[in-house]
Amino acid sequence: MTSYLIQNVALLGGEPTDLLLADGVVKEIGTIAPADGLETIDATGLVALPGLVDLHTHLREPGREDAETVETGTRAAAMGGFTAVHAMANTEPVADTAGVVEQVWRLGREAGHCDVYPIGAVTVGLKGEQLAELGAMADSAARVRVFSDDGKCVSDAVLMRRALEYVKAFDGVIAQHAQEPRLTEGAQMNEGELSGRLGLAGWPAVAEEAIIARDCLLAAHVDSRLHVCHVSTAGSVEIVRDAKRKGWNVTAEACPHHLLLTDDLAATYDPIYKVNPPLRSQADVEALRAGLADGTIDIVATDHAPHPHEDKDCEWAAAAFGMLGLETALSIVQQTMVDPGLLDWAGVAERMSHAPARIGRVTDHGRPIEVGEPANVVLYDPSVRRTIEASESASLSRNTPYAGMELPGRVVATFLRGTATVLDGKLQ
Ligand SMILES: NC(=O)N[C@@H](CC(=O)O)C(=O)O
Ligand SMILES: [Zn+2]
Ligand SMILES: [Zn+2]
Repeated sequence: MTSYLIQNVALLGGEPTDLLLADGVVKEIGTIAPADGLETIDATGLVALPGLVDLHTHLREPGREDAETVETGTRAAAMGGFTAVHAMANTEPVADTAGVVEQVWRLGREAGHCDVYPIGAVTVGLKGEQLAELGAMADSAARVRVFSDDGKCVSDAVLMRRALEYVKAFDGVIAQHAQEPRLTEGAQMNEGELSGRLGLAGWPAVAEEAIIARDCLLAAHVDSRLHVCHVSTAGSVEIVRDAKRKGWNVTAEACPHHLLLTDDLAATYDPIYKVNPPLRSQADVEALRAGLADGTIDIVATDHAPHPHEDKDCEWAAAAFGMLGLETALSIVQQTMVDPGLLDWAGVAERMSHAPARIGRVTDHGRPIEVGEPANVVLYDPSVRRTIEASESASLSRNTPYAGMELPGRVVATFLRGTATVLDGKLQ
């Protein structure tokens, strides 16, 4: 196993120092002399962060291997600086049994680009009718702690209550896709003046906020853990802020695209901008950024949602919801949060590594870069700018809304337990 001497790196953006990664762990931090047998990396100008952890990735395997596989999705993750991803349950078959979650977990181990933590479905077949085998998934080799019907909302209040009660037994969490189904029938984009003008059915903020408010109350009532997926509105941020103020066990995520893009892009009628929940207004974007800065929103999660071109290259109403996110997440967080001074690099490490690992109850990722800790590290160059090319993605799909855009920063290297999964910006 190669040992790496990383010289002159800004640990969490601090003063330059050297890092020695050997035997899978951080061996030494400080001024370290080069030695035989050490692979030396000049990291002048680079920032070292703990390997990123995504709490919300769609890997599409099993069932939609034409969109993504565990192999290709974890390649994209490594390229984005991630050392662990949580794989959403809306596969075919749905990850609602110990058998399916163990299969995904095993595929992740075989791929080896980053660790894969399967998310279990809350209800059988994501149908919202009957609880899935949550306990069996928790006890399986995959040790599932996060449960979600993502793509669908657990809209039945009684089922949601039971799920919240059930996961307490193994310290699990319910990650809710907050979308009141009756209020969003046929919904295509953010409800507002523009949706009326474009003739696209509106997805109102209240459909998200009503479910989040209900679920916060339910989580408090049964004293369980709720995580809110892809918060997209200013009102949702307010509700989560209020729940936290009351001391309730509620965490929330924001996605890079909701931190950067707004609903006026729908005027292009290009379904590359079609996503669930939809892109919202500039005021919502500002509220999400403020919420992420003050800790109301705990984490950034990508909601990486690959789709093959036939599901995206069609008219808006017929197109699938979702966009790629793994390879561009850190750049967008730099652009929207770090460069404007809303977050420093330690804040980014908290929201993209430490906190997502804590929420997912993952113990060997999201740890501080300290001597003796697993060498899960990303080296990032915030000083370069790059133009995004869809064709260069490691994902099997091409549905990035950032194609042609210039974004700051580049992942130079990713280390998973001391092994480089990315080096010089290239997959290993
Ligand atoms: N976000 C999306 O627009 N799509 C996701 C489902 C989801 O996250 O709700 C997908 O699975 O494609
Ligand atoms: Zn969702
Ligand atoms: Zn999702």
